Amino acid sequence: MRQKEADKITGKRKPPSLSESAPTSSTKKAKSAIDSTDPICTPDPKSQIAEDNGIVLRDFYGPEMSYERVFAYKEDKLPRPIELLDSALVEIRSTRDEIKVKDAIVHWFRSDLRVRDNKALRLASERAREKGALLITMYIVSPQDFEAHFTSPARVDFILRTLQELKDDLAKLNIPLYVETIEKRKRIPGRIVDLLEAWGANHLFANMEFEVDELRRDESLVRACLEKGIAMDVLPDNCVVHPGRLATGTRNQYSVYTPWFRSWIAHIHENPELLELSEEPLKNPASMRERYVKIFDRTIPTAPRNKMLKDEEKRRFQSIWPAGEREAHERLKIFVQQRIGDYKEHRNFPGENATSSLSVHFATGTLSARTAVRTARDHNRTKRLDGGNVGIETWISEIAWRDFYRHVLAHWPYICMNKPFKSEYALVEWEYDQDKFKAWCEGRTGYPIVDAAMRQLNYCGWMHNRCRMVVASFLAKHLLIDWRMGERYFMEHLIDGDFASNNGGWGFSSSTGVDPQPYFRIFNPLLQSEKFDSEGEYIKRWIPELRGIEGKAVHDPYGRGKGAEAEKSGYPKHMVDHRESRDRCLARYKEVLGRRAEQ
Ligand SMILES: Cc1cc2nc3c(=O)[nH]c(=O)nc-3n(C[C@H](O)[C@H](O)[C@H](O)COP(=O)(O)OP(=O)(O)OC[C@H]3O[C@@H](n4cnc5c(N)ncnc54)[C@H](O)[C@@H]3O)c2cc1C
Repeated sequence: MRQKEADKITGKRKPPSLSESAPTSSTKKAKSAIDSTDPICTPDPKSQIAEDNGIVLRDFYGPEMSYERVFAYKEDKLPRPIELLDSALVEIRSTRDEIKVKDAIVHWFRSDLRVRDNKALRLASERAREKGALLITMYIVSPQDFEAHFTSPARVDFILRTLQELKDDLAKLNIPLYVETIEKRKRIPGRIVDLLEAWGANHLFANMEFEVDELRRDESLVRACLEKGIAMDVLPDNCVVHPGRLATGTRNQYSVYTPWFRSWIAHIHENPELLELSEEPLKNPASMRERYVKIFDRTIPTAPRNKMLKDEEKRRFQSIWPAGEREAHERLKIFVQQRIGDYKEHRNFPGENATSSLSVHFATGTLSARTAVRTARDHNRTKRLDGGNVGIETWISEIAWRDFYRHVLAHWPYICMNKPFKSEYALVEWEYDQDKFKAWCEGRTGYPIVDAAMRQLNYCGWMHNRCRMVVASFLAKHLLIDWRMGERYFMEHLIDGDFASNNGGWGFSSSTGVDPQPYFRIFNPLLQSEKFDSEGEYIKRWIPELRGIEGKAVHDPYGRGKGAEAEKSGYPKHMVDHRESRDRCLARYKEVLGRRAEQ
């Protein structure tokens, strides 16, 4: 059953009936994916102008972080949010350690919604056992944070479903999970302190998150807690290798993946304890249930109004993406047993079910990256991460990308504030054409591979990695639309939306981020389509209008003699010509980047 659901997303192995997997209505009937009055389509009126080495930078986005700060971070003149949190934790350590444990210890779940291999949860539980205290856990639903991070309704729904599973699993260990919605996010720190006081707790544990808002929140909370006599500890758990641990020979942060990856592997080999998994939390005494009955009895709240799904969508996402950590482990097990060996060979073909579909679990924390790497490695014949079965080796290197983008985010925090990694890209004259953007969002560009991918995203909340690169390149290069509009649209629709990986992927595909290809590359959608979906299976699964088109014409019906059929079924012509767009893009990027924009 589970495998069948996974297959619905990409599945060649067990192709679902097409009516089951994709919307059958034509795009003409398709509901508008975006509201044309949505502010996303218009640049922020508070545009910024700044000067870098005599170059004037103009940026429509991001009044939140000035270029002065961007340059200061680049030049190491300003402490980064992660450094400020680390310093706060060091500063308070001695005072914190003197605080005597009272009745309870609290673990605050954020993007680590699991019982297994959760460092802060386990430590909180050990401390509670050692001091004869009880373990309480909590999760705060913050509609304003969801809004600020453009969290998709599908992702919010997944989180809430996961919380229900988590609550049930914890209850078996007599550990209560308290979940509360707090409308105004600035009230969160105060409310947490109040809750701890009400529960007779003065120790709080959490795992670290790397987005700027989250690091700042934790830094101020660590200090605010101490003033109230509460000891807060924030642990490194989210990555296999914590950001800041790897540096180039000149003690700088790597901005290129390949040498970073070599260093990541070497660091893990030198520190094998990084792959040791934490045990589950210890059971609370049964008396806990009477004492904290109100917490045990609390229900999981419904989604905030701004993030609610319609009933049909709810059913659909539930069936495609069952929630919870057991599901994550089940998927991991099946993937490692059945598909990981062929991963390298098949991972780029969107019509096949060759990847793990585990990203939603990494993003929600129902599975730790450590557990995934450890499980894959244990399945290999070597105990090294860079050898043995090539499928396993390649999959581990993909999980490493997740770590890499977190390291980048922690070191260059301005990418969290709508600033391109490379400032000169703020100079590109981006376009903000609402009709073109809408056509891209709705899968009506006339390029079948692009349209199939966007419709997969709109229907499933997920898109194959190869297609993410193709559609991102198409938006930023063929249409020259500001890549941040695409980045945001992805976050608003992905069930696995994860700031660091999404920003990294958009930066990579639009060449505005770290580690671009050695040459400037504009994906040719037709070649990508023919190479990675040669029989057009993926295209036909997502574009009902093209199901009747035979042979290679499916990649370009109007250019290959099937225009009449495509037109009859309502499939549009190319919205832009590939060669013209390519030349236009090269010229536009070259204006600001000089020779480097030549292919
Ligand atoms: C424009 C763009 C946007 C993206 N947005 C996101 C996002 O919001 N959330 C997200 O989790 N991934 C994102 N990715 C990365 C990648 O597309 C997905 O992680 C992957 O498709 C998820 O499918 P899977 O779990 O089957 O991956 P698998 O191929 O099975 O890989 C295993 C895991 O490795 C990690 N991984 C794989 N590829 C990448 C990558 N390129 N970058 C970072 N991590 C990677 C993911 O955690 C993934 O689950 C984006 C990529 C691009 C090009």
